[in-house]
Amino acid sequence: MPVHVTPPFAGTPHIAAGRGDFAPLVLMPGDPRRARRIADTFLQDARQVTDIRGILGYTGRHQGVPMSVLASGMGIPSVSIYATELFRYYGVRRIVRVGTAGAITESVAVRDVVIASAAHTDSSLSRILVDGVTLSLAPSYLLLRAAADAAELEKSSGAAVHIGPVFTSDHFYLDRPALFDAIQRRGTLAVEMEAAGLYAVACAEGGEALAVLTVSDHLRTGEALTAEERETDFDRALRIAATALLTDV
Ligand SMILES: O=P(O)(O)O[C@H]1O[C@H](CO)[C@@H](O)[C@H]1O
Ligand SMILES: O=c1cc[nH]c(=O)[nH]1
Repeated sequence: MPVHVTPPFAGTPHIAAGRGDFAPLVLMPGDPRRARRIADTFLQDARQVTDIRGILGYTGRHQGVPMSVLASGMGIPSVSIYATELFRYYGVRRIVRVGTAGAITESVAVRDVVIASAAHTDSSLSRILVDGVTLSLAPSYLLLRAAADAAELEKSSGAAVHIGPVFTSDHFYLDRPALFDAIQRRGTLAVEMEAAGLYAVACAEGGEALAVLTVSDHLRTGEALTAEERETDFDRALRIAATALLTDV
């Protein structure tokens, strides 16, 4: 009689980690160097768990609770792969994106934090998942509420924290001023490239997700953080994101 042997889990095509290498709570910046910096400065006892394609992932602890960080790369296709594999194969329960964004309205300044309560998108993603329906891509209410509470505690630290819709664009160099005017008039605060993909995957996989963004560029004033500041100036967003991840655990 043939003996059926289940091969040991050898990771996914994109993540080299074994089962149990990721904590259920994951911080997700776009940039792998920011992932390494979060592991070095924000997590305790962090160890690297994956590096395929230079997409770095680490697991350690924050406030005594196991927590991981994994870069998403840039854009919806990339974040969709990593978020799907974390939720589906690694038992991940919550992912909070800690990314950068460009402000599209004067009321939001560079270095402010934007918590994405919804993600409009020019990607076909919101239309292709359920036939005949344009999905509303939104975060976990529990994580959003926890982040909003955490944002209150950050008020004394200077730059403002805003909560509102963002625009997840498929094209970083999108040259359509009328489009940005129209979405600004409809209350959209900032543009970035992953939140809608993360929210769509979380909803499909039964996970919880949120995006907490640091404003790195201003599309109206032209002000911008340097490349180094983009890697380092996100402490408030990180504290808000981690507090949200830890809620009710
Ligand atoms: O800083 P991250 O998290 O990568 O986010 C923003 O920066 C990249 C573009 O420069 C896009 O990924 C965009 O969403
Ligand atoms: O302008 C910006 C800044 C960060 N991320 C974006 O997608 N756009």
